[in-house]
Amino acid sequence: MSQLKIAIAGANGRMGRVLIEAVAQHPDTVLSGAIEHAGSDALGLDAGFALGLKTGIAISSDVDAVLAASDILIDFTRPEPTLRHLQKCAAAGVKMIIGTTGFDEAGKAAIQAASKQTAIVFAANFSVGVNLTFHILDTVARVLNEGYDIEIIEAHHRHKVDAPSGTALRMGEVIADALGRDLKQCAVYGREGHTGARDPQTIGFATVRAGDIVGDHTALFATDGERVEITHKASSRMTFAAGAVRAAVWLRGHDQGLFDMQDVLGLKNR
Ligand SMILES: NC(=O)C1=CN([C@@H]2O[C@H](COP(=O)(O)OP(=O)(O)OC[C@H]3O[C@@H](n4cnc5c(N)ncnc54)[C@H](OP(=O)(O)O)[C@@H]3O)[C@@H](O)[C@H]2O)C=CC1
Ligand SMILES: O=C(O)C1=N[C@H](C(=O)O)C[C@H](O)C1
Repeated sequence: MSQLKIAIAGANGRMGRVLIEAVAQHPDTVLSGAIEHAGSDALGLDAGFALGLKTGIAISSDVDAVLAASDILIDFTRPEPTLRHLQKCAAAGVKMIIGTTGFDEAGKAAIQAASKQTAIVFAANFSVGVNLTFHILDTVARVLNEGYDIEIIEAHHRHKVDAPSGTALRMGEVIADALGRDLKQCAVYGREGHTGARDPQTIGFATVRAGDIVGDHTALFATDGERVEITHKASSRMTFAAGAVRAAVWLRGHDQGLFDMQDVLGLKNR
């Protein structure tokens, strides 16, 4: 089988650089393009420049040309560019791995709609460990379904622009679904001042932004006399990048449809 031609959007970003390394390391994939915005200082540089790698691919803002040479686009940027790339990928039949977080409901609906034209894996977190954590949380929430206060605590580096993290929100959705609650109705995002006593039906979120923390997530279930804490800590962005490349290779078997990392790992219905 020929190598899968993968382009990276946000090629000079924290994730973009590691994704370029992950594509170079995988035996079944080859870098076919590297996209940055038209104002980026990195335009024209070799996509491997930050890694000391020579890929032979120059960073470009010509999205159409990059897509014409690619089977799949891996996009870890911001919601607005990702949604622009999504429309182009859907029109060109280029598959997509979307790792960007912070979409609003309209953005998520656009991703769902585009998946009728092309195949997409969309996940707030591509690490195997976090996806196993989602799976475990479903079981934990079903067992601790009464009398436990549920809080989700996340910590990330000082540059992160969205809060709570996509992973924290997904943890909240998994727990709310398991308990038959609607996260939109029961989420509490931070507390200040005279808050009153805790409403037992709520799921609380707390956010830390500091230093170079790659990504820590804890789901806390607390009652009188005990508490259960399920924690995942990422110490390298390669865990996300390797997962995204694994998802791209997995997507070879699909021409349309919207999938997540649970599909890729075979964790659904287990
Ligand atoms: N799903 C997952 O597993 C993970 C998801 N993420 C998510 O990935 C996203 C990116 O994170 P991170 O790499 O830390 O962020 P960065 O800010 O480091 O990277 C984003 C990159 O995208 C570039 N960019 C901005 N606009 C465009 C555009 N129009 N076209 C192409 N590139 C563009 C930025 O350029 P410039 O800096 O010049 O603006 C930057 O190089 C975030 O949403 C984050 O939450 C992160 C880690 C794991
Ligand atoms: O911005 C980040 O860095 C990360 N973002 C993702 C999220 O919002 O959940 C995943 C990971 O935690 C790192």
